[in-house]
Amino acid sequence: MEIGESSESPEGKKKSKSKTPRKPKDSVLKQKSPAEFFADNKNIAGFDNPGKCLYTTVRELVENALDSAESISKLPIVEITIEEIVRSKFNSMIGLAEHERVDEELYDDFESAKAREKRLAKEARIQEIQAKNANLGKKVKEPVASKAMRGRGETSYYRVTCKDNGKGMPHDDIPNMFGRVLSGTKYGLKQTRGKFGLGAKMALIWSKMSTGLPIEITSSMKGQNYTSFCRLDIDIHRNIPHIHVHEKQDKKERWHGAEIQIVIEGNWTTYRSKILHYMRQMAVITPYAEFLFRFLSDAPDKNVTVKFARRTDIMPPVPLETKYHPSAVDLLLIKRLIAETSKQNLLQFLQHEFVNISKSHAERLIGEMGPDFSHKMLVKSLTSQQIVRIHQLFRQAKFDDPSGDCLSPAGEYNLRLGIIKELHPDMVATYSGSAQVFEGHPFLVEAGVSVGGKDVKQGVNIFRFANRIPLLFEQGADVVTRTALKRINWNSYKINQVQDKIGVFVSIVSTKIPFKGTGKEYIGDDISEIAAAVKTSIQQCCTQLKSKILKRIQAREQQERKRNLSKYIPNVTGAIYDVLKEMSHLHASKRKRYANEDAEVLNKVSNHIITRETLGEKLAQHVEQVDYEMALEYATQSGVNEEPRENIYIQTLEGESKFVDFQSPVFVFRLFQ
Ligand SMILES: Nc1ncnc2c1ncn2[C@@H]1O[C@H](COP(=O)(O)OP(=O)(O)OP(=O)(O)O)[C@@H](O)[C@H]1O
Repeated sequence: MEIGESSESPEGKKKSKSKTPRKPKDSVLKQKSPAEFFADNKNIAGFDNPGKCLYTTVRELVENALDSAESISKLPIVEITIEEIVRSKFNSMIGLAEHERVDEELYDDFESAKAREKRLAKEARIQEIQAKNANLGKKVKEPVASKAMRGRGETSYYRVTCKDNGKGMPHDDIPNMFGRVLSGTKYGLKQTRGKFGLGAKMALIWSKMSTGLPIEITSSMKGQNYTSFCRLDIDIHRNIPHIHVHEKQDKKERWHGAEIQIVIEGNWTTYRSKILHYMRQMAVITPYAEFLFRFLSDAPDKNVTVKFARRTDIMPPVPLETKYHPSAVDLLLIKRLIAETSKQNLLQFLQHEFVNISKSHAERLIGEMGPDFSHKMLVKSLTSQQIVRIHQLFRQAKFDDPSGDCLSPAGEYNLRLGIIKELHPDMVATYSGSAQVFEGHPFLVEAGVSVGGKDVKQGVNIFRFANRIPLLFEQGADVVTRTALKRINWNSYKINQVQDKIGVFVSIVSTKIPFKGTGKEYIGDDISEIAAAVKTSIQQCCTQLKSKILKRIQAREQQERKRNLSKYIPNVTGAIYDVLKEMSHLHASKRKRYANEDAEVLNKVSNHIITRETLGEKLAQHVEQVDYEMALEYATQSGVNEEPRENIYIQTLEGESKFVDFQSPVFVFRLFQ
């Protein structure tokens, strides 16, 4: 009997008393490999359910492809294909004979005849209500799929292929890159999309969990006269690659890059829009890349082909590898840097392994460390206590902030291009902040805010990017969402947070993006430096927008005034003319005499020189003139003239005239010889 079980029963209790107590099964010490850990907790890496797994797999492969092409300054071309494999096709692919269902009631999607009848009646009722609502112009809700509709065949199998024109991979490194969790080439201090050395392996773990099929990698590097091919899966317990094939093949085309292929379970129906949304936003923030996205299935009407063409040839500068900032290191890291350094003495070590420590600064720091330290002492001979002293000094001393030179922001131009493409707004403003620092890591925030546009929902629509990755999940907890919704006083910028269609785009780049979790879904709101920079960037955009909005409001008010005045012209003309006509009769019949100018006007009325029409025209002219003068006054006050500009050509100063005049509605500028 199991000890764990025995303790449940009184009998067991008795027995356990008479024997040496054994540990309950739960507390037996075990170890887990990183691969096992992530297989057990795949949700923390963004692999929550089959649909999300499909989304995250696409994402991981696309981001690796972009990192790879950009690392060699190549304009990226990325082809992603998702091929649906229905269950029967999948079974024949793996050599599993098709089984007809024998006992229907065993299945989750089983529906008795009675239940079916009830469901159909309910669906018919819903359809009827919806048709009525549609006729009344009311909003029609999407029907919720019933269990029977959802059931069979919803999750399916997908072959995901991603091909790029990047750097490719060294032949011998491929197995570890794809078959050993927590191995990668992006751990250094550099702005990259990838960071954890996990994404591709998670896709493989999911494929192992859901289809049992290996991953296939084809790669070729520049200058290699062969193509590497590797088919492998992962030994989860030992966290090592399990290689099926690893060979060099003849190179058939002049291509460098990688092509990754994996077969996983997924759910296209529920994640279709997320995947397409992701691709679209990736195209927005990466306008210098070309993406070809295809979804292929046996049902041609489900197929999708979208090409996101390259819109600019200018790539942001390649991010540079940088060194640690002294304020960003901990004891462990200092020890690692000491173990890895090629520098001999402490002075060289401080000067060369960190940013913002010059030689003279290093000398002063060593002086401050105490009598046990000297410039020439061997860095590898430092004791643990001495390392603690260095660490303490790094914590207390003042260092210049790291510069943002190693970062590669998307750029205001790209952001603006993206916003215009995505939202077609009425107005847009962008802002790019200067580099700032958190925990010794430089970061930079760029923002764009737009108002209006087609197909934009009312309220605040948020678009988030981190190291040029679009973030689509966990929006509520993100620093950008919280800042935009809670810390911006939209009213003070003449923007209505509820009724206006507002677009907020924020892109953050850093050598370390403080994602919450390895799924890279959101940046928390707890880093005050980042939160403050996000707020400032959005506010800067809003300030730009405010002046545009005010101008529009004034222009609209002016037009309104003009329209109001013009509206009354016929009535006013009629009334004045009737009075004048009455007066002219009195004047003509000499019942009442008018003199001078009055008599002149009344004579003109009698002689039809002043008529209802001429009066109307004069009034209209006057309104026009007042409007023009007010516009001029406004333009002079605001100092901005948005009238279409005209080219002015300067005449040669020959002959009689010794000057030339530039005429404008508000000034004349005379240029003398
Ligand atoms: N398409 C590719 N081209 C070149 N190298 C690649 C490609 N895909 C993956 N790699 C290499 O494999 C390594 C592991 O990739 P993986 O997706 O597991 O992690 P990562 O990209 O480093 O980090 P993250 O888990 O944050 O995405 C990468 O660091 C990279 O060196």
